[in-house]
Amino acid sequence: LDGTIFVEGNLFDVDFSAQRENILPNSARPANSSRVFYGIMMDAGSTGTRIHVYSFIQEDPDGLPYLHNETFHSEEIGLSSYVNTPEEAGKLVRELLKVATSAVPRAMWHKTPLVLRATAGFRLLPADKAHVLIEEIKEVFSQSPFLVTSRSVSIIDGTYEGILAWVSLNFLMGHLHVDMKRSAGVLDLGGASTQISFLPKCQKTVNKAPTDHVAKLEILNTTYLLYTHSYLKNGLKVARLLTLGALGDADPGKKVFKSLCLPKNYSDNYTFGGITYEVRGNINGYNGYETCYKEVLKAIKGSVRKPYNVHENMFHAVAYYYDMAKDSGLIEGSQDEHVEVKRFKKKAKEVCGDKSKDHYGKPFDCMDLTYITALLTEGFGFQDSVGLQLTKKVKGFESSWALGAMLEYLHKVRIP
Ligand SMILES: O=c1ccn([C@@H]2O[C@H](COP(=O)(O)OP(=O)(O)O)[C@@H](O)[C@H]2O)c(=O)[nH]1
Ligand SMILES: [Ca+2]
Repeated sequence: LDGTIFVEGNLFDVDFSAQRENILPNSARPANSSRVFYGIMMDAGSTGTRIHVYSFIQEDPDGLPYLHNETFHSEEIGLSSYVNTPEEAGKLVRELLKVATSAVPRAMWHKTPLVLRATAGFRLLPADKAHVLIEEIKEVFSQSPFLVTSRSVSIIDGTYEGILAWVSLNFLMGHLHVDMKRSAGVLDLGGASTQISFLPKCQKTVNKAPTDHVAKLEILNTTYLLYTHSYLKNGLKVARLLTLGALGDADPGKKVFKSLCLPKNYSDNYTFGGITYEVRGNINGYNGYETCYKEVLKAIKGSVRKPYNVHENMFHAVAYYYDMAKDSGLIEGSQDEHVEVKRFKKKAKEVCGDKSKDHYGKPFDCMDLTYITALLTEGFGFQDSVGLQLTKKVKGFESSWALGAMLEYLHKVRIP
């Protein structure tokens, strides 16, 4: 590990007594524990804060480790929403750390790296406010019994996020260990940003891409060129604000934002990133899929770019692609499912056209499904007949970028 400054001892008031009896879950203790190590990655997303406690087995010191176990816990509030109450953010981080103290054996605490990476929710905050939150998290980390370094807490840029999601998925599928040619692309739809990442098979895809859409990635001394890009503000929750024309409004408290994507009689507050907006359905005009589609294009046209040949790759669609497909009944969600792009469109039409329901339970479903359809087709250029693999977990492990970030922190992958 890199230059290690670590804080020893239990300097803070987490109640360890409850966990003392069973610190190490049985499944996390392989026969030869000398080759086992742990790593803790927190994901400070725009709509949630999660902790992944990994245990790895290192067989070949020069190769990639194997993921042995993951303890995962998620809270549905983004740390960035505590923009004006940083001590609340600290409290949540401290709470989540209890998951780590019970998942990692006490004897390993001092050599287990503790890392937090923040994504688009933080990127959208004013720099000074983000700084205060980051300092608060660093303070909580410094009081933890884990291995904390100067690299432990940071906001990652979208390119990193996209690369790391690709690394995670392909690591879990075994492609990084064996055959990179079989790698799969990743579409990640978060609350505030969205990423597309794949290993181009044809040179023209690289040549035709703007230079900041191609990133170098080094795994075990081999360098790969990935097509990757993150679109800030194109995450599902921020795209709602773009569709409503509300994003960036200096004084949203005084206005009402309307959309033809919302049920006509709908009226409520919508909060994102610590700001509340008053939103309504549009009484005047036809609300349905076609009019909604035109509205959501405001968030896509001129900002999302089509890769030269997006069809050369098989893609896994994660995060809100999966959640929306599951919540709207497009997939069962019992296991990963292959879904053609046109089924998102069909579902969007069905939901937007359903006047029988008032949609009070899920007023944004029409907007969200229409946005996903438009993002995939108008945005990235997927044809209707293309199938996407909707993925939540691979082999029982979360398919989040967090695993890739852990491997990067451990110097197993490098982003030069
Ligand atoms: O380990 C994770 C982390 C996030 N998500 C999904 O990611 C979306 C939320 O995105 P996030 O809050 O991370 O926003 P971002 O900061 O990425 O824009 C939701 O669909 C979550 O279910 C997930 O499936 N697994
Ligand atoms: Ca995310």
